[in-house]
Parts: sequence; structure tokens; C-alpha cells
Amino acid sequence: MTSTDNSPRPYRVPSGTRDTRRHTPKVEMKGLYQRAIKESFVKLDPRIQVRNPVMFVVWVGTLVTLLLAIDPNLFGTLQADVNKQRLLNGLITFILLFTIVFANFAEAVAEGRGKAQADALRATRSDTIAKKILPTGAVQEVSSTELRRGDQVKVVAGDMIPADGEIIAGIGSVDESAITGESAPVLKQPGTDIMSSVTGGTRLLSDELTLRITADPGQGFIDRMIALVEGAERTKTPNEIALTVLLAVLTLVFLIVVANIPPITGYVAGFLSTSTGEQAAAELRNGASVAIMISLLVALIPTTIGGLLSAIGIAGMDRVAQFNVIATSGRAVEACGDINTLVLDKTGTITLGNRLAAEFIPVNGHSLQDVAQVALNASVFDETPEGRSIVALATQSGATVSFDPKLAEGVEFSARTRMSGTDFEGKEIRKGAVDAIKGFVRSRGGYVPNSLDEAYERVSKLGGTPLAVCQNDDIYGVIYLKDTVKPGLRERFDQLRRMGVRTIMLTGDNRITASVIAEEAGVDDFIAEATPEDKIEVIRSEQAQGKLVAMTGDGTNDAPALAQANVGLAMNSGTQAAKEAANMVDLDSDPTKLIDLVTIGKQLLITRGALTTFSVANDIAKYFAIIPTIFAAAGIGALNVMGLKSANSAIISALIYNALIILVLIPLALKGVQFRPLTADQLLRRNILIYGVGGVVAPFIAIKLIDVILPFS
Ligand SMILES: Nc1ncnc2c1ncn2[C@@H]1O[C@H](COP(=O)(O)OP(=O)(O)OP(=O)(O)O)[C@@H](O)[C@H]1O
Ligand SMILES: [K+]
Ligand SMILES: [Mg+2]
Repeated sequence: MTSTDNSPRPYRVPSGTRDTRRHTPKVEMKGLYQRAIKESFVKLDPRIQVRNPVMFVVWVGTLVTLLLAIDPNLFGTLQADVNKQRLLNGLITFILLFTIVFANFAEAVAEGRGKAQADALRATRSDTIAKKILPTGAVQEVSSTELRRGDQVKVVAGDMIPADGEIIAGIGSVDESAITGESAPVLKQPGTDIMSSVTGGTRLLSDELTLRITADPGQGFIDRMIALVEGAERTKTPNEIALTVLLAVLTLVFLIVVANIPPITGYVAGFLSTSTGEQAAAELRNGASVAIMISLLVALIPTTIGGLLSAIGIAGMDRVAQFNVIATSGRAVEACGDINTLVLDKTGTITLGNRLAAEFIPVNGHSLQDVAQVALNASVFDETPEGRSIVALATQSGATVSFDPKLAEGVEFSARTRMSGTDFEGKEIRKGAVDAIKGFVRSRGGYVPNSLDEAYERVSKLGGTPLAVCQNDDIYGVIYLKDTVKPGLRERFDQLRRMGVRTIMLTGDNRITASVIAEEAGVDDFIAEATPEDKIEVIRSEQAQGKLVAMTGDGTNDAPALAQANVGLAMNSGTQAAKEAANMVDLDSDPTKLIDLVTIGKQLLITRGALTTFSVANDIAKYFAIIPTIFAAAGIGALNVMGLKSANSAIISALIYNALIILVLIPLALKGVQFRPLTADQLLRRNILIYGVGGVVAPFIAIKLIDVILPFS
């Protein structure tokens, strides 16, 4: 028989700290910045700029100031030195151009990592020769691009797996480092939900597999990954659209404000020319020239957030990818940040998942040897890790299979019956959930001894899974399947609670076991004896209360629930059905990663909120810094609280600050603001305090400094 050493659910014990769980990017960072600098200029294309209303206003403004640098009197004669005006307008054009270039650079750097990753992936996707199995049974060598969904192929050790597929025969170890970056080989085998699917572009290291192809050319997992990391499918999320609309409205408001300044200054200048003199009036009219008004407009509209918005979104998806999770959309990543309820299954998610047989407990007057014997007979065909561990323990206890397996028939485990077993010579041998076996025995006129409940309670109170074993109507005993709660989970659930996320454990196991494990792991709630239908029902009822639900799963019977959840995280080791239903796939098959994803999603939302707050606060501060200086130039000095040198110096300083702040904030946009596990309300208050107040103060200080440094009079 197979040994139980190979636990098919790979699990790395979480260290609690994030960085060891994070994968170092597999991409070459060298050249990324050079490429981004080049891209920053390519992105000046108006067809790209027009997608971002705020930056497009800057783009149009740059064009107009460029024309004004060539002919300063384009919109009417100014009473000023033409060469001086030309120089000033040229300088403004230059700063505006770099405002756009810096914003482009932010986006290009954010995209760069994905592009490099896509190139690395593309290299693995080269055409390979596949051994196609013809209907006659003969094997024909064809190009992998000729394979279609439903074809069968043979793969031998050393071969590249030609396309995504489901194993129908054979067991083998696969090197999946091309997609996961993890060099340890992964054992693959058919039958069970777990580990039966393989990905095109990975390599078979040992043995031989027969596959059924599940994806047409260009539709495979790696193709999808390339499209995703490259951002080909990146569309604005609903949140991003809402924010873009808000920013466009703000831009319009400032456009109206700025457009009203020249009439006002013109009116005031009229007075000045008769009272103070013609010189002051001219100063004021020049101060409200078209080039200056464009500069003012750019300084006031939310260019900081407008320039960084897409970089923040791309970086969020990238952070998810660095955790080895493939998200199908930016929307899925954002949804993680809004999650209220996290649904986790017990076995393999909360516990280590290698439920191994630890003990046989006889009941009903049977001997230990009898239980081992019947348990072995019941498990001969059971390929689940539980089944194989029972075979191993029974064999250790000296039991041997007492019939010819060729004459017997296996009864596969199903989550609905919660039983599995063997039929031979008219005997029905079963093992399964205690309730299920009780029902089975009673329906055959059998009797349920009290000692069964004692054994059942003993195992359950230890947090173990009790399986009852019977032959026909006779209950033999209980198998104690031992499982361990993963270390460090309590802290992670506490953290989620502080973020306002409720955790629910779902299990097919009995109530006592469920409550013991729930207590030990520190989840908020649990549901025991859950059928696959119950899983969807739980998600639906949470959603009916207006909550956003996330769930992890790996089995085919998890697929409907994964599709129903707002965030469905499928394990890469799981079935194709689960992976297709989910909107995220974890390449490491570590279900607790959902906790990291919630953190990443929240951080994405907070980063966007923080930088929006900062940007708008900045613009308000700039308004009060610049407007008074324009009037001060005409001798209305009381308004110039900041004591800036001149109207021109104030404008240029503000513009330089406006461009540089984008560059300065790129690292923050890409890395995300510092994250604390707090509720949304607490985070909002914290953000307004730091980024709102900071956003008002920063420009005053920075503009004053630049003004002092600038060689203007
Ligand atoms: N191989 C098996 N043979 C017979 N019975 C089993 C087997 N595996 C599990 N059972 C019984 O069926 C119940 C449901 O198992 P299943 O693994 O489907 O649970 P689940 O719904 O996925 O929840 P979880 O994985 O969180 O425990 C188990 O609690 C156990 O009593
Ligand atoms: K601005
Ligand atoms: Mg399960």
C-alpha cells in the first residue's frame, strides 16, 4: 500500500511575520527604471493622457504655455518685457511637462515589475512537443499548440507539461517553479480533489502521467497570468471610477475659480490705474496673464492623487502577486479590503490538515484487533490522506486485508454521505462521521451501544475527528483522526477582529470537535456538520445582511460557494472547477493567505484614501499661499502672509512643489501607507489627522523654502 509520508496538502507554518511568507520577486529589477523613464515620455501621447481627466488638463495647459513661450502676446499685448515673459512661460512649460512625466513615471514603475514577470512567464510558454493519445490508443507527437480541450496526452519524466490538464492516470512529482518560484517538487495524483490538476509550462520530474487537457491554446493558466501581470485586462475598478469622477468635478470647480480671477483683477486694476498709478495696474494685469492662470490652475487641481491613482492600483495587484496569489481583477483585490466576514473551512485551513489515524477504540465488546481489521477493510480503496493513514495504522497493528481486492468494490467518500467503505461478498463495511454510521446501522436494524458515544466524546473533546467503523449492522469502534491547529492563528484572527472582520469556521465535523477547534483557534463563530449546500447558504445569509464575504476552498464541491463569495480564493492544488469559480488562486495553496489578502486590500484602500486627503489638503493650502501674492504684487501687501518674494516666484515655487511632490510620493504609493489593524472608522480619523493636517502644512513650508532658494526677485 502507499505510505502516508506524502502529505498532499503542502503547508508552510506561518511565521507570523509577513516577510518570510512573501516571495522575493523573481524578476530582474535592473533595467526596470531605465525602461520606466523611457515609458514616461512615451505615455505623453494624448490618447493615453485623455483617460485621466486631471492630468489631461495639465497636458492641455502645457501645450498652451508652450505657445505662450513662443509668443507671449498670443492672447493680447502685455505691458511687459517680451523676453522676460518668454523666459517665464518657457520655465512654466518645462515644469508642467515634468509634472506629467513624473506621474507617468509612477505608473511605469508600477507596471514595470509585472511586465518583467510577464516576460519571464512567456519564456516558459514556448511550444513543446506533446505526446497525444489517439482514439486508437496510439501515441502521436504533435505541437502543444495543436492540443484542444478534451484531448488526452501522455507526459513522461523530464517532459514539459504541454497544456493545463487534469490527471487521469499516474502519479508523479512536478516542478512548478516556473509559476510559483518554489523549487520543491509537488506530488500530483488523480482521484482526490487535491493535487490532481497540472499547469502547462511546468515540468514533470518523475514517473509518467496521462492527462486530459482542460484549456485550449492561449487560454491556459500561464496565458491568463501573463495577461494579468501585464495589466492587459486592467480596467478601472468601481472605486477608482468614483474617485476619478470626484477629481474631475474638483478640477472643474477650480477651473471656474481660476477663470474668474482675471475679471476680478481687471476690475481692481481699473481702480488702481486711477488711484495708485498705471504701474501697479500693469503688475496686476500681468499677474493674471493666461500663463500664470494655467499655472495657478495646475497648482490647485488634485494632480498629486490624479498622477498617482493608477500606480496605487497596479501596485496593489502587484503586492498580491508577490504573495504568489493570482487575482483575476483589481476589483477582487479591492474587495478584499472591504471584507466583513471570512469563511474558512476547518481541515487544512485552520488545522494542519493531515488528519492522521492515531488510535482505534473498540466498542460493543469487540477487540482492538477486530477494529483494526474492519477499519483496514473499510479503507482499502480510500485514497484520501485520512484513508491511507488508517491503512498504515492498521497494518502497524498487524492487520492484513482479508479479501481479494479484485472481487471487492470501493465506496468512495462523499461530503454528502460523510462515509466511505468497501462492499464484498454481500458485506457492507463502512467508516464515517459517527452520526452517519449510526444512521447506516439503524437503517439495517442494528443497535447503537452507549460505549460508542463515550468514545465519540472522548475523541471530540481532544479536537480530533472520530470516525465510526461498522460491518453491516454491527458497530466495531471508533478511529481517532488526529489533527493540529496551526500555530499563530489566534493572533491573526485577533488582528482581523480589530479590523472589524468576523471569522466563521465551517466544517463537516461534529459539534463537539468543531467547538474545541474553534475555541483553540479563536474564531468568532463556527458551523458544524456542514454540507456543501450549507456552505453556500452561510455565505448567502451573510450577504443578505449587507456583508462582503471571503472564502477559501479547494474541492469541486467548494466551487459554488467560491463563486458565491465576494472574494473566493482557490488553492492551486485544488480542482480546475474550484480555480475557475474563484476570483483568486493561491499558487502556494496556503488557505491562511486570505488573511494577508485582507490586509493588502485594506492597505490599498487606505493608501488611496490617505493620498487623496493629502492631495486635496495640499491644493487648499496652495490656494491660500498663491492668490494673496498676486494681489500683493499690486501693493495690496497685507494679504501676503507668507512673505513670498513676488507673484511670479510664488507661482513657480508652487508649481515646482506640485511636480516634485508626485515624485516624492511614488515610493509611498507603491509600498502603501503604514498599516495598522484598526477598524475603518479609526483608520479614517487617523488618516485625516496625519495626511490632512500634513497636507495643509507641507506646502506652506516647502513653497516658502523653494521661494527662498529661487533666484527670482
Ligand atoms: N475518508 C473518509 N472516509 C469516511 N469518512 C470521512 C472521510 N473523511 C472525512 N470523513 C467524515 O466526513 C466528515 C466531513 O468531511 P469533509 O472533509 O468533507 O469535511 P469538510 O466539510 O470539508 O469540512 P472540514 O474540511 O473543514 O473538516 C468528516 O468530519 C468525517 O467525519
Ligand atoms: K495640484
Ligand atoms: Mg474540507
